[in-house]
Amino acid sequence: MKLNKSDIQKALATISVAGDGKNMVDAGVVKNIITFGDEVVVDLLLQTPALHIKKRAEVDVMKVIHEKVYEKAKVKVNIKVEATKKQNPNEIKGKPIPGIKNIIAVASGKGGVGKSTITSNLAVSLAKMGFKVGLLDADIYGPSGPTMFDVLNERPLSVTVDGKSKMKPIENYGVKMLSIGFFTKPNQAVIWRGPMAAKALNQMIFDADWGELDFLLVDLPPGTGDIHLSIMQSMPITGAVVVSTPQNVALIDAQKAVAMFQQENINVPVLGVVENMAYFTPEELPENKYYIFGKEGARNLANQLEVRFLGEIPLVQSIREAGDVGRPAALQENTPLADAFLETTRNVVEEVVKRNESIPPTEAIQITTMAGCSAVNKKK
Ligand SMILES: Nc1ncnc2c1ncn2[C@@H]1O[C@H](COP(=O)(O)OP(=O)(O)OP(=O)(O)O)[C@@H](O)[C@H]1O
Repeated sequence: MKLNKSDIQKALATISVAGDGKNMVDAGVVKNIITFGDEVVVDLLLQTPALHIKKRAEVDVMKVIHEKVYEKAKVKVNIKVEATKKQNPNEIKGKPIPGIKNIIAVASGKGGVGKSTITSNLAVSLAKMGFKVGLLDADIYGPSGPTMFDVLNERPLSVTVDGKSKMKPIENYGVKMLSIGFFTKPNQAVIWRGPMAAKALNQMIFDADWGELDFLLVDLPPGTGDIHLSIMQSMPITGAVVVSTPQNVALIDAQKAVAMFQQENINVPVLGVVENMAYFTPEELPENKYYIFGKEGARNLANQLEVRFLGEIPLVQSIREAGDVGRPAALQENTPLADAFLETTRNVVEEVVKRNESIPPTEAIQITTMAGCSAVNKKK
């Protein structure tokens, strides 16, 4: 079967574009159509980077070609985004940080759902993939980074860089870390106001010798308050990951966290949702799954909010033990748990790449491809 370009064009002209009442062809969305035998490649140019709009356009194109032209046509849809300034809400705030390509904030809404555990495992998984990684433990209420990386007794040294005195992050498992916990005593209750916390964190970012980083993960405090606003308004955050358990009380707060990032004056793109403690699996019966906190709650929330579901991490005793002894579980080799963290991390990287492709590059956003990352390529 040889496909005809004008038949394809006629079929695409039956797809209407939201907003101005025009069809896809007249609205100039269809930029090019190429046919070879039973294959067709359609290039689209959209005005919005929203993932669900791109997906819908792709599905619509495939559907009309299969329904109106040839049901076995092999259709490939290439989508480019040319966002106008007004339609592109993904603006970057704060000063770009020289050498730091992507800053990922990890938030949860509710406390105790495993945000720090997920952050530390994302960090070591990224390092295992070959990326240069930093972790800023900004959880001023309960900084657990030093415990999770077994560096509780270390203190950052002062080094001189270009004539300026800077803090040198502590490094373990290929991850450079600074934590508010290095500067407070374990038994000391520190009461922070938003601007104070933001100032301390700013120093840990701008007055630290991070060197070159592909990713700086920021473990935010739980909640959605004044402190979060201060932190986010002073940092050029590339995107946010929201962690939740499948339980209703956690989901309500996770939804608030997503809403906080998407709020007009914050506008931090949400990369997606991670479901932690998705089910309990006894180590001796790895096939058995018990949905202690409910089933697929965070997955459903991600679908409902039209953000990516980044992955599910089971409730496993060894994750807790690994956190307590300061050796994140993702450091294991070829275990189902390490694979679950790797898969989730790969999805985060994919979302960062997509996000960076759909908005104009800035100093703070430069990773545009996963090429060169063997662990990512291997799994693709
Ligand atoms: N998937 C898991 N399986 C088993 N234990 C887990 C899992 N995730 C987290 N934990 C344990 O649950 C406890 C809380 O986790 P964590 O400190 O990461 O939560 P958090 O959301 O960062 O808490 P906070 O509200 O203090 O910031 C820790 O003891 C941790 O080891």
